[in-house]
Amino acid sequence: MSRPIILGIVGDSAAGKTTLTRGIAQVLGEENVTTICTDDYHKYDRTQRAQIGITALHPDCNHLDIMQQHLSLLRSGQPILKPNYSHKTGTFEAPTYIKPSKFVIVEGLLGYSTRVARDAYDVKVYLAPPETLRAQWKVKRDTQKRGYTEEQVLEELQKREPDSEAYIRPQRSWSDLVVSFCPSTTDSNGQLDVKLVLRPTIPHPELTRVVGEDSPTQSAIRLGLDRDMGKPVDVLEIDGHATKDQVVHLERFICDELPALSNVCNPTSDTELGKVSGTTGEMIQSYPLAMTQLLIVYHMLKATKAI
Ligand SMILES: Nc1ncnc2c1ncn2[C@@H]1O[C@H](COP(=O)(O)OP(=O)(O)OP(=O)(O)O)[C@@H](O)[C@H]1O
Ligand SMILES: O=C(CO)[C@H](O)[C@H](O)COP(=O)(O)O
Repeated sequence: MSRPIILGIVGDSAAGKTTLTRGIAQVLGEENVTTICTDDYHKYDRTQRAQIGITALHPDCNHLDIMQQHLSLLRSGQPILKPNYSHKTGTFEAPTYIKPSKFVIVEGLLGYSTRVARDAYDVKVYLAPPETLRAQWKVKRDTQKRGYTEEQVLEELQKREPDSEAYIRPQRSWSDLVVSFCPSTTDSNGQLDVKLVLRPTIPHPELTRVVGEDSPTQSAIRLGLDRDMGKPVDVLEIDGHATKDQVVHLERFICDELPALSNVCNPTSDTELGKVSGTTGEMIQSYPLAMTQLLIVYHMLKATKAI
């Protein structure tokens, strides 16, 4: 039996990991995907964390040894007995027996923090929205879904900042793809832009053939060269106001490179690409999201050919 393909989605709290995970699972077909959230590997419940004075972002607040063991087991196709942390109650519940499907998406705060964990992934994504947007998303989500007041969330964000800097943000350097959704600077009807940093750690589609490295700065889809954390990278930017024609052109090119993608991005079929419900229930639909999902799914399907 061939092993599952493992996608990592790492980023700070409310960076959009669960939302992106849901969207990709929808595109690949829920029946083909096992999703794991590494919040389940917290060592202490909400009350204990407050008593000890430790944040959920600190490595010592998480069973990273068990997390990495489980990732290795999943990668070799074996089942795990996963702990369960409830965000509703802030306590632990009974563990769940999990057998990996064809694809496994592992999302969470500290997924790239150990070498053994990093070795388990086929594709590593890091989510990095601007901090102001993340704070807005966290306030909304934690007040609607996790029983916090706005003041508590803002205070918690301040308390967490040193751990975010020390333990979360450095993990960006291990990712193959950095995804930053951000508010548009142009009139885009409220749609977010996306900036995708493509590291040469995995082979990306030859986008220069379709976008061109010297794309004019005013075009809605741009490709350029840059440095990220000191290393050279390609950067693909898609504005929220990109038109369907512009996006379909890029989609077709990526799909032609990998025939396995034909079901995912056939522009005439009713594709799931670019649609997802956020963790607070709102419908999110955009071309920048569609292209982000398509690139990630491209890498996951490509990885199936390599095993
Ligand atoms: N691409 C997006 N476009 C618009 N809104 C988004 C997007 N991603 C996330 N959000 C908003 O941010 C909120 C938080 O996102 P989400 O729950 O996915 O974050 P998370 O990284 O999984 O958080 P945590 O690690 O704390 O569980 C969502 O409820 C949604 O409102
Ligand atoms: O940073 C987080 C990732 O989701 C959470 O705050 C952490 O998991 C603790 O959860 P809760 O605040 O629900 O007790």
